[in-house]
Amino acid sequence: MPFQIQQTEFRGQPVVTLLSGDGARAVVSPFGGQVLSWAPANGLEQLFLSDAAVFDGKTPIRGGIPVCFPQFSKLGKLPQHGFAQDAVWEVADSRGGDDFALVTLRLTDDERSFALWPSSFELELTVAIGGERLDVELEVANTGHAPFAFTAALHTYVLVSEVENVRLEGLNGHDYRDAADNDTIKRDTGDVVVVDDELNRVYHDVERALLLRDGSRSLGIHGEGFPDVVVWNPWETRCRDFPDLAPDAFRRMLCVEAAAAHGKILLDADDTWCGRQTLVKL
Ligand SMILES: O=P(O)(O)OC[C@H]1O[C@H](O)[C@H](O)[C@@H](O)[C@@H]1O
Repeated sequence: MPFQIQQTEFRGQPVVTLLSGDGARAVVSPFGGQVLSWAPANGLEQLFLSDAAVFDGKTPIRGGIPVCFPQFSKLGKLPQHGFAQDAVWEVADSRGGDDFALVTLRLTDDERSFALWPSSFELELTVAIGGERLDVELEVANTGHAPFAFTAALHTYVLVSEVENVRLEGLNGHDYRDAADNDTIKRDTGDVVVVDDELNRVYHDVERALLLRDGSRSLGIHGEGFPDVVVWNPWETRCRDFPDLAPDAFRRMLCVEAAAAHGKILLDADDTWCGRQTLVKL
């Protein structure tokens, strides 16, 4: 089967669809620079996208892999998660072959970003699929004359069959900031992370690959460049606060995010930083 890359529409908005020669599929939205869908070769959808997500080209899209930049969450004065998730990125490159397909999106500073954050930058987000694997890489270039600092995340919404049955392995022994408990710093001492309440944790300095088990399905999740991992589920209690999530949507999602959130990344003029998250269907 030849690879296919098409610019088309999804829920009325422009998207790029990727199909690799070996049958992996993804949908990527220039609005937000956001992966909306990914299915490995011969496999099922792996990302949660809310049925109630708003596709108006203005509102951040609930689900897939939003990009948080230059601020993660409320860690600063910018709007929550910064301005990349509701900016329109340009399609800079796309390529494919027998066993891969990729697209690179680009976002540069403009009047709107400058008003919020007076720095010159260029972001490149490369989404590559093939076989059982998805790689999402965020490159940040400082194109200005002064250093800048940022926090960031690839805010991945993993689709799960029932969140209470999910087991997330690999975080044992790590410290985390518990944003669901007054930002208290705690140490994870359990063998696995289980979701049976609101969870909002920033795990510090995670080098290991994680394993998400959901019944017979397993997903490997690995970050490079991003030092931290955020695990988020709003549970029933907070799910009601989100107009773009159905009341029971928390059962079908678990965010496992590659993040730089514990400390800021400092980037000198003319320097480049790169972070990546890889998902592998096992
Ligand atoms: O509603 P959003 O702005 O997309 O944020 C959704 C969530 O993102 C992160 O995971 C944060 O840790 C949470 O505190 C936040 O609620």
